[in-house]
Amino acid sequence: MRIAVFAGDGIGPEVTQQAVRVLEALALPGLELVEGDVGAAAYRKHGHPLPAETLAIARSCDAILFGAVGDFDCDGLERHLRPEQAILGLRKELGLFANLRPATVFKGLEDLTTLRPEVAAKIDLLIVRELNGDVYFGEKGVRILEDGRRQGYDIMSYAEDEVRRIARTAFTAAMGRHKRLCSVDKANVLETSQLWRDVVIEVSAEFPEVHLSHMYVDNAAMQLVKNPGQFDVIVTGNLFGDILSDQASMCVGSIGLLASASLAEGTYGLYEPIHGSAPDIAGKGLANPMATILSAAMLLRHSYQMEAEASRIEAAVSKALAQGVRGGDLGGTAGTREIGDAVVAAL
Ligand SMILES: NC(=O)c1ccc[n+]([C@@H]2O[C@H](COP(=O)([O-])OP(=O)(O)OC[C@H]3O[C@@H](n4cnc5c(N)ncnc54)[C@H](O)[C@@H]3O)[C@@H](O)[C@H]2O)c1
Ligand SMILES: CC(C)[C@H](C(=O)O)[C@@H](O)C(=O)O
Ligand SMILES: [Mg+2]
Repeated sequence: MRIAVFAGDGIGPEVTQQAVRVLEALALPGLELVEGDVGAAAYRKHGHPLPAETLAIARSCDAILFGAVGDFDCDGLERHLRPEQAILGLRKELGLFANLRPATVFKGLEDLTTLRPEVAAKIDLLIVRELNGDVYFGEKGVRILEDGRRQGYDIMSYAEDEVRRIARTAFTAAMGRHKRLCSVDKANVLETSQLWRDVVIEVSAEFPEVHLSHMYVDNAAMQLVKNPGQFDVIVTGNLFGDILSDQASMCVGSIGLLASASLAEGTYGLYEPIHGSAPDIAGKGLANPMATILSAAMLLRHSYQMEAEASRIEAAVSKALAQGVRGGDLGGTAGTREIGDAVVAAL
């Protein structure tokens, strides 16, 4: 088992350290962890947020455990040197096109949500976010118009094969769950979304057992708060998925709880919390490491088919929460290390 550990910036190293402790506590056979630099930390050391050495480490491993990147001091750098390019570059270079972001309420812990507990109680959804296309990777820039005004632009596009492969991932996920798939788009305005919708409908013929529905993204944002229990699997593009997953995290309780898997074809994957480097609390030992710990569980499940070990980690997180071990993000007082201790003890 050879796993790359890219901790990154801000709270990245703090939360990753706790996830590593949990992995080590499982005494996994032949576990080898290989650290690499990413983000602002890598830029300062190597002059690039995703150095060639780091990419080589990623390629030499079976999976990546990723913390977070981002540093407001680097916001003035040319875009290709900004810390976020590390995660965008890894996703693109490694063909990590399918981002799974599950959001499930912890049984008995419905009080964690910012929704009414009876509304949140039914949340058990999976957001399948396309990760290699959309406005994220289109042509972009700032140009000068003829009349001298500056104009920023980012081209949104999806090719049909890109939609087809993420649709297949989502339909397959739905087959393993409650067989309901909601495709979220903005087809009433965007041509990119109309093609997205047409292709998702084409792919649905391959999965006759799955009930497919469509929803505009603005409505989806509203429905996630009104009645999140209606969703089983949501499939959507890169930008809409980014936004809706942060929103879903608060329906469950906190952004410090939501894990993710970014998968290529096969078993290779990158696993990271959905949150960022949280500069406002970095270095203070206040960050909730549970999202990263749960990402390590997803790593064992998807890249190593270690279902028992993955479930063991998830149960330990639930147990720690049920014991009242809660970070500041959940209104508690437990620090990063203390939460890690509690999860390790609950394994
Ligand atoms: N995948 C990634 O590496 C990733 C993801 C999102 C944002 N970012 C980057 O992170 C930086 C900060 O962005 P932001 O502030 O918009 O988003 P953020 O997710 O870092 O933080 C948003 C808010 O949530 C809180 N928060 C986040 N994670 C937490 C945790 N584990 N425990 C407790 N509280 C937590 C933060 O304190 C902050 O108040 C930016 O540079 C951004 O580009 C990186
Ligand atoms: C940091 C940023 C590039 C990233 C994204 O937009 O995908 C983040 O918000 C995420 O959710 O992983
Ligand atoms: Mg995001």
